[in-house]
Amino acid sequence: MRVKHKKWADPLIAAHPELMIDDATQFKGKWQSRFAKEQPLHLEVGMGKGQFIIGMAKAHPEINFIGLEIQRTVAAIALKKALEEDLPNLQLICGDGEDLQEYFEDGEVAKMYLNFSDPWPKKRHAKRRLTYKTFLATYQQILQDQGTIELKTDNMGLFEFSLESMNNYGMIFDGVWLDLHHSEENEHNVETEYEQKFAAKGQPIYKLIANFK
Ligand SMILES: C[S@@+](CC[C@H](N)C(=O)[O-])C[C@H]1O[C@@H](n2cnc3c(N)ncnc32)[C@H](O)[C@@H]1O
Repeated sequence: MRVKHKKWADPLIAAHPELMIDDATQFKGKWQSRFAKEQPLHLEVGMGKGQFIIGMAKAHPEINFIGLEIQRTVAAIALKKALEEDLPNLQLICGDGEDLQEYFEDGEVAKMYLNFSDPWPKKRHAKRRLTYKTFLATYQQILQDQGTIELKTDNMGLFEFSLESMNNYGMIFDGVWLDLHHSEENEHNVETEYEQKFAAKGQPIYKLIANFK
């Protein structure tokens, strides 16, 4: 999803440093200070327009959530939505998932979410997939011991790649679902924008939960 840059995006981000951080490196190791309460920290990489991370923050006040998005206009759309909610357990970052080690101290994050990440279907682009082994190494570093990754996608190719990549990395699977919306796992599911769109077309949603050893 590439969104055209909107003129209002930068001023909106600049006007709300209390909710959206533009230079996430300044809070490395100090993220808990950004929240009302010290509690486990969950991170979504590629939050898009923010529906999932805002929904999760509403449903789980006992967890602190951070949503990260690389495209400024998309991040600004998420910011707009989050401003309507006033959630003390939500922070947003406009930044790059490739730089997580610069944003987070080792073991600072308890859980990560990858939702409908760009599939990069061409073989020569495999290194750009967010479950490529170099990304997994970064996630392992910022996650606590036995940290968890939850992934959802409509894309069979990315799902297969992720299963293989995580398995080869030595991760342990807690669950794999080939049709999330027709499973018990769906009971507490919070949908993303992409998920809603694909599910409405009748496409199955794939999900996995995996832990680092
Ligand atoms: C296909 S969209 C899915 C958005 C949302 N997660 C959903 O399910 O509706 C993927 C999003 O990931 C973002 N993204 C891709 N690579 C990223 C990276 N390296 N760091 C942060 N965000 C990234 C894209 O800009 C895009 O908004």
